[in-house]
Amino acid sequence: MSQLKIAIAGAGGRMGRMLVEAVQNADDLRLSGALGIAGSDGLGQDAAAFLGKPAGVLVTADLAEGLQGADVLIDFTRPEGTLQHLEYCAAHGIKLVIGTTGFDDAGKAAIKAAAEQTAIVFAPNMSVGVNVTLKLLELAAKSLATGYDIEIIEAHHRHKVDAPSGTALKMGEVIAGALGRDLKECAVYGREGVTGERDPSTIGFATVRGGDIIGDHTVLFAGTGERIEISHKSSSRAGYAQGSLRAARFLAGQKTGLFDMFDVLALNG
Ligand SMILES: NC(=O)C1=CN([C@@H]2O[C@H](COP(=O)(O)OP(=O)(O)OC[C@H]3O[C@@H](n4cnc5c(N)ncnc54)[C@H](OP(=O)(O)O)[C@@H]3O)[C@@H](O)[C@H]2O)C=CC1
Ligand SMILES: O=C(O)C1=N[C@H](C(=O)O)C[C@H](O)C1
Repeated sequence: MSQLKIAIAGAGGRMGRMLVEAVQNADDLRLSGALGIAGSDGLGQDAAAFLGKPAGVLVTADLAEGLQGADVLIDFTRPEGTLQHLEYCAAHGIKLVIGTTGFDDAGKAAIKAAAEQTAIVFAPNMSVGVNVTLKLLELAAKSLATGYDIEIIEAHHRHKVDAPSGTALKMGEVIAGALGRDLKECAVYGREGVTGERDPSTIGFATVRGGDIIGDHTVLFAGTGERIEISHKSSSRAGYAQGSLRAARFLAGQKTGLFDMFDVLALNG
């Protein structure tokens, strides 16, 4: 069996390490490279040293070295890092799974443009459960279109640098789309002081940061005399890693194009 060659960016990060472990445990995949940045812990060391079972791949900050021979780069870093990797991958026909969140509109446009040169899966949450939750939210929003106030509450660990989470924003986009609204026009990101009564056309966001919470998302549909809560809670990062591997395998059959986890999991339609 020929193995799909996977490079991992941010190899020493929380997700990077999960991904190194997941690739090492997958018979159909081979770790071909590992990227870090100058000053990263573990630069120059074996990417799988933390597992006590070396992979024979050293973490490097040199893109040409880290991406040598790779079929797919899996990138969970920061927007500025992902955009550098994207440019290199597009120029060299390396496919990309992008899990990084926190992109601005220009960053998202750069990803869309690069997908004309290579195949990309870009999704703020790779877990099966979250993507099924997105489908449930679409249905709930359509059924509760009037008389229900919509609030999205997310909680993550103390190290997370972007807010609201990419997943919360995606939930907002899905709900706004189902209601025929534009999230840019109806989102309210936090409240303070004398805010006035709630505008029923808005979608509110609330962010909690603390400890080692891996990722909790709840959407509240608050009506009169009842409320509905749709929640997803992650208790491990393994689901994000396994979803990323499914995305990499999906890309093996694509030449160019921008895809998301609905495409990978056949949840469209
Ligand atoms: N789509 C999904 O399913 C999920 C998405 N995420 C997203 O993935 C991203 C990473 O999360 P997490 O692993 O927790 O974060 P970490 O901070 O643990 O890891 C980030 C990694 O990227 C490296 N890095 C930082 N800046 C750059 C840069 N400019 N260029 C290249 N590499 C860089 C870091 O190096 P160093 O250690 O030296 O700082 C580190 O190795 C976040 O955007 C997060 O929201 C997270 C989980 C699931
Ligand atoms: O930073 C994280 O940890 C996570 N980030 C993603 C996001 O911003 O939605 C996905 C997941 O919630 C974990």
